[in-house]
Amino acid sequence: MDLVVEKRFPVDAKDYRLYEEVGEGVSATVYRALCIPLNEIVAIKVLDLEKCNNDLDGIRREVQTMRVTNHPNVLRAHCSFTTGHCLWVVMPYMAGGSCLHIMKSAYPEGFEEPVIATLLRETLKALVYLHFHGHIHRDVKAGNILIDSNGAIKLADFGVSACMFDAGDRQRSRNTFVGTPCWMAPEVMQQLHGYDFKADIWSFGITALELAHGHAPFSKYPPMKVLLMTLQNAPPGLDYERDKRFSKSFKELVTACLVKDPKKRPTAEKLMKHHFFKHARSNDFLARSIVDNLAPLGERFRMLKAKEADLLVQNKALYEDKEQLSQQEYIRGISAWNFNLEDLKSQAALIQDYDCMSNAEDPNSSGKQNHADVEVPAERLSTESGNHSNATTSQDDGFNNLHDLESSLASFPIKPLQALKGCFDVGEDDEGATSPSWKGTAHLDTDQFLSKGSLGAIDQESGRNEGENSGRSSSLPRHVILEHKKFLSGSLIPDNAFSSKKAVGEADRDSLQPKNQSERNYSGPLLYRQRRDTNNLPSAEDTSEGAVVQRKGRFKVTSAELSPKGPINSIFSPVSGGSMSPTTPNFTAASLLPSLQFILQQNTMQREEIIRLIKYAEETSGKHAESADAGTNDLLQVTPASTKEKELQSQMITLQQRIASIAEELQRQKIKNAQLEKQLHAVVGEEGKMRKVNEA
Ligand SMILES: Nc1ncnc2c1ncn2[C@@H]1O[C@H](COP(=O)(O)OP(=O)(O)OP(=O)(O)O)[C@@H](O)[C@H]1O
Repeated sequence: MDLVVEKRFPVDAKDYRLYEEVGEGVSATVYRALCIPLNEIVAIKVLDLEKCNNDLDGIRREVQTMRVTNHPNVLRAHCSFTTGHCLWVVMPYMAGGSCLHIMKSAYPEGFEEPVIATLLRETLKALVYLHFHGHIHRDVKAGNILIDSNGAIKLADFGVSACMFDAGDRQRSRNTFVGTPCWMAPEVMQQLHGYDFKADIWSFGITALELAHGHAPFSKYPPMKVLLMTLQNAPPGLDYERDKRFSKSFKELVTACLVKDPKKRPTAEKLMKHHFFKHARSNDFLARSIVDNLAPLGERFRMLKAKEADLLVQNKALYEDKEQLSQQEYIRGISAWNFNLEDLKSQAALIQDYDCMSNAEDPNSSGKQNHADVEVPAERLSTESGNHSNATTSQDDGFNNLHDLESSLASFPIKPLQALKGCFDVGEDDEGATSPSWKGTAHLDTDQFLSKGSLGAIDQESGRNEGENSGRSSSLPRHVILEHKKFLSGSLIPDNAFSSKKAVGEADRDSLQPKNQSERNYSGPLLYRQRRDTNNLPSAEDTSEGAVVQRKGRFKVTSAELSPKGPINSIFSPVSGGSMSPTTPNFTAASLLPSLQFILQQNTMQREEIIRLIKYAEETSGKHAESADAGTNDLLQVTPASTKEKELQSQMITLQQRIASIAEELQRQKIKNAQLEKQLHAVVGEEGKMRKVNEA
């Protein structure tokens, strides 16, 4: 009988010799290394636990997943251990690196179809396996598809992105929303009805486009814009004209994956049978076509880094250009974009400026994709017809024109930004209340961490910990993520979506939150990005003088286009607590009228807000009661009921206070409105009299 003896990789750093750096992610650096006792080349992912902004649970989960999976297309860790304050994850060395790196160094325009078909088929095998075992990968993209010198493909990286889908508590404890927006399914962005393994199918479709073009759709845009584009536009796809070189079956595959309604996307298993995969070839073919003539991975990685550094120098003057930053991060393959709440708010306020700035054509403009040759499922045409007008008007930059943006902002809480509340719904006050797991363990020595987080046990016995993890891990009860996150985070909507802080400029933000800056600890480029962002957004003066010209309810909208200068600003000053002076020298009835109309409109919007808040408060209390009654609710399995109840109560109180203050404000507005109307009548009367006198 043949016994397959599994190699035992040592769990001591001195048994390894680190060579050159071959990869860098948001949370880790990856080295080629030698396992001395086994005389085997490996890759070691080194995570500095002290610097790492991930919570330790997330890391633990990644390691666990990597240890327990067992499939030729899924990257499996040999072992992991801590050394000093670092966690080392030892894995097979994938000499080709990631598909993204290969494209960046040798195939900037993307791969040929047979290569794509082979890469996708192998990746899909990994997804079939993961989904079958109840895992959702959540970060499928070319940067996580690794290839070895024999052309074997492995899907990697179970780390950072998993954090964001975890139990509500942990997500709420951070002021960031972590993920990779270009690949992110709309339902994941919205988080309205939960999401499931179909989110991976969307990312798979985006990855297909990435492999075909050398970059993902919308990759040049900043995260906020990507989110809006994904939600507003029709799904991206292969274009009839531009993508002539690709077969109809490829186009169909992409179209099938990129359906906004996750229910209508095929499962990984079903997709596996797609006739497109008839174009797929062997691993050997992959090795010959895309790996064999490449420079060694370390060298390529160095060149890529140098290129990035050059870009930074060349574009120094454009540091503030977030598109540039996105592009740079994209080039590096960074996946864990930092969706900092304040950044997003600022971006939302500045989004028109982006639009004016960027007329660059997006080749993936969604409007193009429904060309005759691309078979669009009927349901897609109908369910997404609403998007199509947007998409077609925005072919140039793949985004809606100013008017569309305007209307999005006008209905701020109702349109896409509302849909993005899942991203925003992380209370600022939660920031201090850092995740218990992180706060509690960040400064423990790593042994303590290990004993708490069971990593040590994972080193020894790979499978045993799966059960331990099941309550909180990304390893889900088959294919389902419950909606509790929506519930948990939703309660913060008013804070984030309705707060006048929405209008806080970057400079204000800095002065408001000096401590936040220091608390943030994003490794490498993200930290850098934070700093640059902070430096480069407009000053408070920029936004208060001229730029911030219109308020939507309690929001400011920054656009010179939107509001006539003069009276509106003076009229609005009371809204922000200033004094209203209807007796200004230039005061005329004609100048007052638009302002009054605006106030009326504003009142209406505020009324709507209040109604929505009340509804929301009712819903929250309803769910609260339900949760308490249910007892066995999954939400409550994750955290003790009492904590949840307290949280909900405090959220309710916040909501009530907010409602009260909005109601007060509404009342104030009404009174002012009445006064203004009176004054208007008086002025009109005066003018009439004057005219008569003059005529006489
Ligand atoms: N086993 C491996 N062999 C060769 N290269 C690897 C290996 N694992 C990772 N890499 C390279 O290192 C890069 C970063 O690794 P990884 O994605 O695991 O880090 P991360 O911090 O989780 O990154 P991110 O979340 O930004 O994708 C990968 O994109 C890949 O190019």
